[in-house]
Amino acid sequence: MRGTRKYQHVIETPDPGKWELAGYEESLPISEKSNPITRELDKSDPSQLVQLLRDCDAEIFQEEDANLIHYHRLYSESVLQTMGDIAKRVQEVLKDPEGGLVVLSGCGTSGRLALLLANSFNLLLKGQHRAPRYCYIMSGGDRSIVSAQESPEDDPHVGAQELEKVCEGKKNVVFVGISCGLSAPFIAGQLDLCMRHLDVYLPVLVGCNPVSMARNDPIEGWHSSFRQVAERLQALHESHKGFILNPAVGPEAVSGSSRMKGGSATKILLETLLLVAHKADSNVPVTEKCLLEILRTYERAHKVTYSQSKKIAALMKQTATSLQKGHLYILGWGTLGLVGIMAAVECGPTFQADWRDVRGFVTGGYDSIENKEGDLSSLGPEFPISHEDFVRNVLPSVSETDAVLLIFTLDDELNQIEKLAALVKEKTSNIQCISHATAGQYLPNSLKKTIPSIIGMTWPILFLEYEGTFIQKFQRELSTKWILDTVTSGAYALRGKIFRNFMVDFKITNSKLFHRAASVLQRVTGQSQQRCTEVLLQSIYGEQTLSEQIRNRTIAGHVGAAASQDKVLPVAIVSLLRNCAVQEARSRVDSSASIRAAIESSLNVPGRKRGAEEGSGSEGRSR
Ligand SMILES: C[C@](O)(c1cnc(-c2ccc(S(=O)(=O)c3ccc(N)nc3)s2)c(Cl)c1)C(F)(F)F
Ligand SMILES: O=P(O)(O)OC[C@@H](O)[C@@H](O)[C@H](O)[C@@H](O)CO
Repeated sequence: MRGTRKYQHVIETPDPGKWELAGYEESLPISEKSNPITRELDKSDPSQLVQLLRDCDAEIFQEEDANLIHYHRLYSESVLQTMGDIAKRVQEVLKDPEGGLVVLSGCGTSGRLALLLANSFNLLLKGQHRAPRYCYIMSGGDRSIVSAQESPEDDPHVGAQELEKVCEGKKNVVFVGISCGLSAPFIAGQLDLCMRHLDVYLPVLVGCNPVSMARNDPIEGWHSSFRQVAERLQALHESHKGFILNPAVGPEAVSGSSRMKGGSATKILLETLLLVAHKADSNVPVTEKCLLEILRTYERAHKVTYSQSKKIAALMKQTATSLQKGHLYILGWGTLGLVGIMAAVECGPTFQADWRDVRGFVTGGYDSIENKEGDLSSLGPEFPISHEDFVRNVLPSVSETDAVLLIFTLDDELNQIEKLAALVKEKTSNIQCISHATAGQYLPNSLKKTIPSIIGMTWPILFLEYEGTFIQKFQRELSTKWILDTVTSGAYALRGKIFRNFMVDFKITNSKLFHRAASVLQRVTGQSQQRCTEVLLQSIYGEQTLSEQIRNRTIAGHVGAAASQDKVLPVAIVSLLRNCAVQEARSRVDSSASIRAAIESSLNVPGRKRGAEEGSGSEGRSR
């Protein structure tokens, strides 16, 4: 197809049976690879799903394996060294009487984590009676906290403008751009700005791919690819004028879903180095031992969290049932409420969930998340996020088909929790909770009676002075994130939204998702990249014959057309597998029990060319 050159983002489709041999997977960015552990994610039952997701999360802490293709990992010497170097520069900003600034920026999940981290460390400073020194930027603005805005990530100009706005008049800024895939144009624009003003900015890139796998397709309307920006930054590393903190953590359990391991690794990396910067601030030198001590507490958190695997599987099963006809409401106390909101919001772009399907609420609403733009409740029906909003607007219509999950610690107002639990129980018996206790704290019997199923985590007391309380807070947040990522991803897998370990039903709302859709098509159908792109466009435009005008549109143009369509990828998969028109494919998808069922039934169509990648399909359980 003419003009397909612009789609040359990844290699051609290997010949049948050659996917593994051709090194196809090796050439893919780690953040986009399919994880062998979850190859049969879509055939797993709840307890198997928890084990698979647990093992994928454990890869975050895996040491560098010298005799394999090795990329540096979380505990690698080079990563620890870079964390220490950045911590020292943050410490200088904290000491700067002129008022230095640490800016954390990201898109999607990475932006929400920027907000969470900025709040955490401003709170730490407040506890020391010091002025706030952290601020965050998220693509799409604060509305992205509650309503996923995936397209703003494609604009490098807006990224740079937002950074200039936040840093007006500042002379000493550590800028931390978070892009797990080393791929967001919004972040590339910000890093480029920093590198043009190194007298003011220290640019730091945080992600989970080696620079050699940074995204390299052209950023439309801009002068560089993300990889070119990353390579310029890499050149500054030696002179400590810029840093790249990018340990490999292994592919995501659900291919490309960087909210999961990418988000968890981001939180671990930045909380560890910023905590050490603050300790150094009180004259404790930055040492590798200090970094390791804190990193090990996150590894322990993985153990404590997944010791509850049986109950996590039960919560996943209940969630999948509730999502058939009802909703899941997540009510969290303190920052665990923000973690709940993040998990709820991410179901939209990941599984094309409706905003009503999974919703998060937090005690105190916008006051407690201290976002820049204040109370957003008036922006739309999905924006009210306080417990009062839940009781007033949602609870009256809660029924037995809905599930409610409370998330709190034993330092929260237990009588308030009990009261809310009692109100919920009048509407549905499907109420569960995740509770976090410190060794020696116990749930009151009255609460245990009110809430039958409790996932109770008990955390060892940490004797790390002041920041010890922050490590407790960080562990509980990460533990809650792991459980929610596992429960939501598992529930949607059980509902047939995942095929093998690929998301197969996401809205194509930015250029990365366009490339992901094209890649999933290649992988599932074994057809050529050219053929896959052709059918993807037919599905986006709903036409079998594509005009020259359509063919020559930019990817941004195709994304614009796709944003208003649903099921574009499933329809393209069925059309390719059955070699039928997209209209016929759409009616088949619409009449199937699930997306996965529509794909499975198309795999066995007689006389079709098969790639080695495709299972015979017969062993698959139909869902
Ligand atoms: C794993 C898989 O092969 C696959 C999925 N997604 C992709 C991609 C998704 C998004 C891209 S991309 O936006 O071009 C990109 C994104 C990040 C990055 N570092 N480099 C490139 S490639 C690829 Cl290359 C393979 C499969 F099977 F899903 F198709
Ligand atoms: O951090 P990255 O790789 O730049 O990705 C930024 C966003 O695309 C990403 O967070 C997306 O919103 C999530 O749905 C991924 O699971």
